Amino acid sequence: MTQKPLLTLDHLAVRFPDRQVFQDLNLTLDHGHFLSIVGENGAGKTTLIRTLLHQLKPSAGTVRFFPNRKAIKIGYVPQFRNLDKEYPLTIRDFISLNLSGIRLPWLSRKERHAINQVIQQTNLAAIAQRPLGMASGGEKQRAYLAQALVEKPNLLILDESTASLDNVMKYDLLELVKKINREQKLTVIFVTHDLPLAKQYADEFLLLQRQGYQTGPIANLPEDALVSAQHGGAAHV
Ligand SMILES: Nc1ncnc2c1ncn2[C@@H]1O[C@H](COP(=O)(O)OP(=O)(O)OP(=O)(O)O)[C@@H](O)[C@H]1O
Repeated sequence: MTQKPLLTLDHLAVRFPDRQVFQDLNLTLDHGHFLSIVGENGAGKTTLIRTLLHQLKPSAGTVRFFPNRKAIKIGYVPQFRNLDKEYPLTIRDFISLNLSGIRLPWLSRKERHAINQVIQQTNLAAIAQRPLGMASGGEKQRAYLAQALVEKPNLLILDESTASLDNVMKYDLLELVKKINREQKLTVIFVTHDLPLAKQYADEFLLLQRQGYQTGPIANLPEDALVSAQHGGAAHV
């Protein structure tokens, strides 16, 4: 028996009063795959992610998770959060925010274990007691990643999470994500403008364009994806 995919988009469309962002978007994302969503500014990447997170209602078509949306836990890592240097929570406490108070006002032994595990996994053990506000950009991104991972998601969404990082830090972060993707078969969606990064780490791509989209194995992502002439309709390359 073949396994169902993690999610499918079927003839998906989102429109705002003054703009059709995308339409007739079809995509299948299998468990354990690493999908990169690329596209120029305004192409609709954030809109698509917000639709997956059920923050936006499609104007047509469907987003289907299997077996159902409730069964799929999504971990979300944003590009940045407005944290100033005075932000008082330690990295460890920040990671635990996603767990504390869910069942009890204090952390259970199992939850503490999950936090310790994720701190190790994201190489934050040495600085876990440091205030998050004092952490470097790369450390902050690892803390956001750890916070997203601590609930053991089935799907991890990285929304331009490398955009504010220098070259070394962004490859470090993606190495870590790829390792987790491989070892735990965690499905990943990585939204980025960085084509070399997408090419190095993703299995497949979705290129959103002003009119239409392209999708396929990452090796087929056009080199000039973000500067190419806009095509109409869907193309599977
Ligand atoms: N809530 C909204 N109401 C009206 N228009 C919106 C809304 N959100 C986004 N848009 C418009 O939809 C289009 C797609 O925006 P979106 O933010 O999804 O693009 P993006 O690919 O994520 O861009 P970027 O790379 O700049 O982040 C843009 O023209 C944007 O102005």
